[in-house]
Amino acid sequence: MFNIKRFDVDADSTGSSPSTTTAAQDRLAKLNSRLNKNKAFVSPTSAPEQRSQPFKDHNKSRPSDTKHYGKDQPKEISYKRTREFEEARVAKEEAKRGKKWEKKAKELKDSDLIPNDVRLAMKAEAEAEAAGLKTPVVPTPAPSSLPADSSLQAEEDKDVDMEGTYDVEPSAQAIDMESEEQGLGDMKKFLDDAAADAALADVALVPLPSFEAKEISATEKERAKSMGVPDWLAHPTKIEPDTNTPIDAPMFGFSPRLIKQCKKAGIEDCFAVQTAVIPVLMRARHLGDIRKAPGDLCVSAPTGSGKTLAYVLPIIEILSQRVVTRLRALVVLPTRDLCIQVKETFETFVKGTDLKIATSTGQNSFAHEQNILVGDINSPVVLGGHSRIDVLITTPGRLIDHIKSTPNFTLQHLRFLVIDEADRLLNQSFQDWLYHILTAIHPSDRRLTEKAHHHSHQSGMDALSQQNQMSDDEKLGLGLVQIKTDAYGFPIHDAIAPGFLPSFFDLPESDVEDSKALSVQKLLFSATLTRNPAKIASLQLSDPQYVAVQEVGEAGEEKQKYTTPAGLTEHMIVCETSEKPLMVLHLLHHLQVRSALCFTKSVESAHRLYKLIQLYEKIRTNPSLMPAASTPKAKQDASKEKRKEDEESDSDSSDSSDSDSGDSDSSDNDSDSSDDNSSSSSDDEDDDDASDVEKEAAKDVEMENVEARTATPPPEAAEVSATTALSSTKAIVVAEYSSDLPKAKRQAILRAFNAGEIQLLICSDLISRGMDLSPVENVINYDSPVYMKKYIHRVGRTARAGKTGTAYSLVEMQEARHFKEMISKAGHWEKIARIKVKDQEVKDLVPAYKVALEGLKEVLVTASRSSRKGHFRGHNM
Ligand SMILES: Nc1ncnc2c1ncn2[C@@H]1O[C@H](COP(=O)(O)OP(=O)(O)OP(=O)(O)O)[C@@H](O)[C@H]1O
Repeated sequence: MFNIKRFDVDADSTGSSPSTTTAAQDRLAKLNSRLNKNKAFVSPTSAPEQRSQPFKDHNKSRPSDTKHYGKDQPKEISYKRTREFEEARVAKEEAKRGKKWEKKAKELKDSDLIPNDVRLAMKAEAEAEAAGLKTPVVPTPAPSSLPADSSLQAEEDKDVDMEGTYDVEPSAQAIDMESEEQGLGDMKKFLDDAAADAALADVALVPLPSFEAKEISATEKERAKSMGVPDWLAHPTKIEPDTNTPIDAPMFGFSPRLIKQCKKAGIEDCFAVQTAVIPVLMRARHLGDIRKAPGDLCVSAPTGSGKTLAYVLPIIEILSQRVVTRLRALVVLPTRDLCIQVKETFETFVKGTDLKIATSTGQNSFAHEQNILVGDINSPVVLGGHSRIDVLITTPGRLIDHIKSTPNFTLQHLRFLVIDEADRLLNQSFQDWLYHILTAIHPSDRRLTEKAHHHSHQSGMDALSQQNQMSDDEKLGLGLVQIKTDAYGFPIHDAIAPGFLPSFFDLPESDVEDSKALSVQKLLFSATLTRNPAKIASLQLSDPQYVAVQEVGEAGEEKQKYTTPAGLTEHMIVCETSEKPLMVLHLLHHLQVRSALCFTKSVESAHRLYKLIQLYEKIRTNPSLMPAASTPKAKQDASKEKRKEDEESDSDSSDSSDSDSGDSDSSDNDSDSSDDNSSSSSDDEDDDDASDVEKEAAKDVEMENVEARTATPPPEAAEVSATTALSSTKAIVVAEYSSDLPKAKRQAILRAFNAGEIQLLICSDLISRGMDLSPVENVINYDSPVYMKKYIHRVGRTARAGKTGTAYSLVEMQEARHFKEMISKAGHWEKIARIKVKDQEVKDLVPAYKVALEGLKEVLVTASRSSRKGHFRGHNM
C-alpha cells in the first residue's frame, strides 16, 4: 500500500479518458480537500521513527547520532529544509500578503518543479472550465508541496547552484517540516488518497491488445527445449508485419501533445512493432518505486520496421510526467553515428516537454561530457547522484568511463535501459560493459556480484570493484563518498532510489514499508535478435516477454529465420573476383542503379573501390584523360599500320601472328559506338554538379597526379567518348564513408547523400546496422557477407518504412557455395534472383575501366609513398 505513489500516478496523462469531466471534478474535490487538510507528506524513504516523530523545529538541535551511517550504528535520515521548501514558505507568505496563488501557479505552470498534485488540481480545473462547469477554487497548497520558483530550474541548467536541493524523488519531496501536529492520522489519509489516485489511474488504462500467438510446431518446441531456450523465448508473441494501427488509438494512450508531434512528423499509423510494443510499455507508466518491477522486453522485428519509435515514443510519454530531472532512460548503441541518429529521433518527439536528451560517445572531451551529464564535478557527491539530463544515448565504452569516473553519475534512478542492436552489443565484451551496467542498476546484489566477479577476475579487478567491495565506513574513511552536510553538520537529504536504500543503509524493518522492486525495465531490440540462451541469461532479465514481428506460415512455422522487409527485391551476381568492379559499373551504367550504398569488407577495400570508380567516371566523362594508345583514332592508325605490315609480310610469305587480341576487342567497341561525339561533360562541369564532398575529393593530390600522367596527348574527344555507352552523361558522384574520416566530413557526406547529391556511397560495415538513410534505393554487397545477420542488416538499409528497394550481392565463384548454404539455411534462398552477366554486356565499359585500373595503381603507390613519408617523419619527431 505504501508503495503506491500519488505523484507517479497521473490518470489524466493517459490521454485515454476522453470524457473525464465528472471524474476530474471528483478527483479535484478529493485533491482540494487533501491539499487543504493534509499538509503532512512523509517520505516513504525515511526511517519509520522519523516519520512518526518529525522534528518540531528544523533549526533546533537534533540528536547527535544522526551523522552515523556505518552499518552498526543506529540509523536515522535527516532532512534539511531544502531550498524548495524555503521558497515555498516565502511564496506562501507572499500569498498571504495578497499575491494570489493562482498567479503564482500560472507562472509556475511550465516549471517541472511543480508537484504533481498541484498539477493535477490545475489540470482538473482546466477540464472543468472547458466543460463549462463552475471553476473550483484552487487551494493554497501546503508549503511542502508549493514548488520553488521556476527560475530554480534555469539556475540548475546554468549550474549556478548545485547544492542538491532537488535531490528528492517527487514522492519524497513533499515532506513537510511544519506538519508535526498532523501525525499519523494524516498518514492514513495520505495512503487512502494515494490508493484512490492509483485506482483512478487504473480506470483510465486500456486493456492490453492481444495478438493471436500462432501455435509453434512440435518440432520447433522440441528443438528449443533441447537447446535450453527458455519458454518465454521459445514462444514469442508474434505479430504480422502489416498490422498497422492509427497513432491516436486508445490502446496507445498517447497524449494529444505526442499525437500532434507524430502527425507533424508524418506518422499517422503505428507500424506492427509499435502496435505490439507500445501498449506493453505504456501499461506500466509509473516512474518507479513500486513493489513489482515492470517486465523486460525482447523485440525482434525486420530492418526498417520502426523499432526506434517503438521505444522512443513511450519513453518520452512516460518520462514527461516526471518532476525532477534524473537519468531515467539509458539507450546503449554500438556506434556513434547511431547515437546521433537516435538522439535526433528523440528530439523530434520531445518537443513540448522539458525532457533533456544527451549523447555520450567520446566525440567530445570527457570533461565536457561530464559537465553535460552531472554539472560541476566538484560538487559534493551525494549517494542519490545528480543528473542534468533525463535520457542518455551512449556507446558502451564511454558509458563505462562515466560509471567509473564521473562523480554523481548514477544509474539508480533508471526507469528504462534500452539495448538497441542487442545481438551486436551482446557479442561485444568490450570492457565488460554489461557487467558494469548490471552492477550499477542492481544495488542489492552488488556486493555478491562483485565478489563473484572478483573471484573470476582476480588479476584484473578494477578500481570500481575495489571500491564497491568496501563497506560504506571504509569508503567514507577514504573520502570516496562524501556525505553532503548542512550548516549543522547533518547529512543533507538525499535522493537515493528506494530500491537502493538497503545497499547503503541498514534500515530498520517495518510493517508499513515493503521492500522496493527495481524500477528499471530492460528493452532489447534487433532485426536479428539472438536466441542464444547463454547470452540472454547474461542480461539477468526479469519476467521477460519476447515480441517478434514475422510472417507466419500456415502451420505456424516461421517462413524464414529472419524476416526481411516486404518491399525488398534481392539479386545475386556470381562473377570472378577481378570482375567485381566491372559489375558495379554495369549496375551503375546499364541497370541505372543510383541512390546506392555499396558495402565492402574493409575500410581499405572501400577506399580502393571508391578511387577506382571515381577515376573511371573522370575518364569516362573526360576523353582527354584517355592515353593516346587506347583512343579509337590511335587504334585505327595502329590497325592500318598493321594491315600494311601484314600485306608486306604476306608478300614475303612469312608467318607472323602477333596481333594484340586486346586491341581487337577494343576495336569492336569503337566501331559499335563511333557515332557518339557529344562529350558534353568537361571536368569543370562535373565539379559544378558535384557535392562539396565530391569537389573536395576531386582536389585530391593523387588524383591530380594521375590526370597529369594520363593526359598525353589529347585525342579526338568524340571518338574517346564513344568507348562507353553512357559517356555523354554526367559523372556519377561517388563518395566513401569510413571510420577513418573525421566526424565533420562523415556528417557532411551523410547530409550530401540524404540530399541526393551522392549517387553511390561506398562504405565498410560501419553503417550496415541501424542507420536510416532515407534515399537508399539500392544496396550493393560488393564483398558478400559471410554471416546471415550481416546480410540482413546490410540489405535492410533499403526498403525501409514500407518502401521498395533492391539489393545486389556480388558473389565470387569460390564463395558461391557458402553463400547459397548460408541463405538457404535461413530459409531465404527462394527470395534471391540470380543474374548472369555476359562478357558482351560489359564490353563497352572495359576500355575506360582498364585505364582507370592503371590510374588506380598510380594513386595507391603515391598514397603509400606519402603515408610512409609521414610515418617516417612521425618517428623522427
Ligand atoms: N509509424 C511510422 N510511420 C511512418 N514512418 C515510420 C513509422 N515508424 C518508423 N518510421 C520510419 O521508418 C524508418 C525506419 O525506422 P527505424 O530506423 O526505427 O527502423 P528499425 O526497425 O530500427 O531498423 P533497423 O533494424 O535497421 O535499425 C525511419 O525513417 C522512421 O522514421
